[in-house]
Amino acid sequence: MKAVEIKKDIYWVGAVDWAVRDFHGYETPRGTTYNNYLIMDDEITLIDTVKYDFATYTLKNISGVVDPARIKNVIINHIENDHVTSLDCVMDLAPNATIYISEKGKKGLERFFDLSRWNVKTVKTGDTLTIGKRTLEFLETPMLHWPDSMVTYAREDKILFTQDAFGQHVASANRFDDEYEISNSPVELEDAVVDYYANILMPFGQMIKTKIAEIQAKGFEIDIIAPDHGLIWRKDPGKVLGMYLDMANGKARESVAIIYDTMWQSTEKMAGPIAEGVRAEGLNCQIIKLRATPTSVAIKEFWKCRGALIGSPTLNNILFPSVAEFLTHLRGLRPKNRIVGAFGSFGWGGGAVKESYEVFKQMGLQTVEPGIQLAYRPSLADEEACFEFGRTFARQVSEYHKGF
Ligand SMILES: Cc1cc2nc3c(=O)[nH]c(=O)nc-3n(C[C@H](O)[C@H](O)[C@H](O)COP(=O)(O)O)c2cc1C
Repeated sequence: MKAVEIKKDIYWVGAVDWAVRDFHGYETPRGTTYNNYLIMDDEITLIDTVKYDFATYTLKNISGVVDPARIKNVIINHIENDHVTSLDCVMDLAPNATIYISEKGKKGLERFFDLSRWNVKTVKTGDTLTIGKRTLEFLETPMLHWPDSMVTYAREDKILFTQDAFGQHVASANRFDDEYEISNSPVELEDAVVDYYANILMPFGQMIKTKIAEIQAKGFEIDIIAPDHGLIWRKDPGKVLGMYLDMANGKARESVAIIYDTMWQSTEKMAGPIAEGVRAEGLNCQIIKLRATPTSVAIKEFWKCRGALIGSPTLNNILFPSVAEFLTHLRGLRPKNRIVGAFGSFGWGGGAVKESYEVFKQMGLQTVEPGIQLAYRPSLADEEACFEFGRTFARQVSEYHKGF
């Protein structure tokens, strides 16, 4: 794609990665983009770079606007590999440019490149950089989602460059939210936001609230939110801010995700009547088999629902590996405001359901105990017990949901 002007003299110069499906272990069925931005002012300024194997794309896009040698400033909002690893290619062409980066960002950048050959200036919250007609202001956003992260505000243009925050993994010929909503759908875009939040930003809800409040307190007027992945928000940037605040405040559907795996289908045979019990209480639910579903999709569905039931057979006294992997992933994401329970089939001593509750406790989640487990195949009576378990769980979900 060619450079795209997002506001007068400000260009998207990034790359579209149509083919990526595994993004550091996270499934990206829609692909992604690496967005970076070029501001044409007295001092030509580049905000972020792209993943190393897309360096030629961004250099070509920049060259379509201006000779890269004329770049005076390079702002690095976030040092993750997909945004910084073509910095050396940019600096080869603009060796006298000055890099602006947070203190923590500089420390991290030293692990990627020999910085002694470049001009590097560290910036902190409230620092500004005047590049001609424009003044850029920096705001550190540590742990959103890396310690080095910061955002850059272009006051005159009312654009907030937010690195990974408010991004989505979507490859598209469209650059803007409104275009995508017409060519695809608003629902698809919202799903991509939830997917990204659930898998990347879930642990940082409190920080998100603090930083959005800080942005509001600073009185930043925002016409455009320009993230480093996916669509640029220009139709209604308030929408994605609102979605983030809602999720950080614990918004979820009053529904249940049943997430399980199975060796010989006994645990699977429990999931059906449990789901019927949930439905009997009027709650929606969906059943997700882990080895048939990418982990990131299972995480997203978990996050959308107020309640989740985790099903696992016992294998060698412990959780089935795919369930253990899912729970490990989930534990790292530090979910809050969700209620959970466990079920599963075993042969002799069991262990999987007990271990599920141990992990739930580590996560500090609200639980419905003791769950339900049974030996080998569920009998008709067991199926009835599963149905009742689903009903009881759904009632507890509804009760818990009232608190939000
Ligand atoms: C290799 C293997 C190891 C197992 N280890 C245990 C075990 O340690 N404790 C236990 O109670 N059951 C054990 N089981 C029995 C299963 O938990 C039991 O067959 C259960 O019904 C499987 O549920 P599923 O059909 O949902 O896979 C084991 C089964 C297999 C195949």
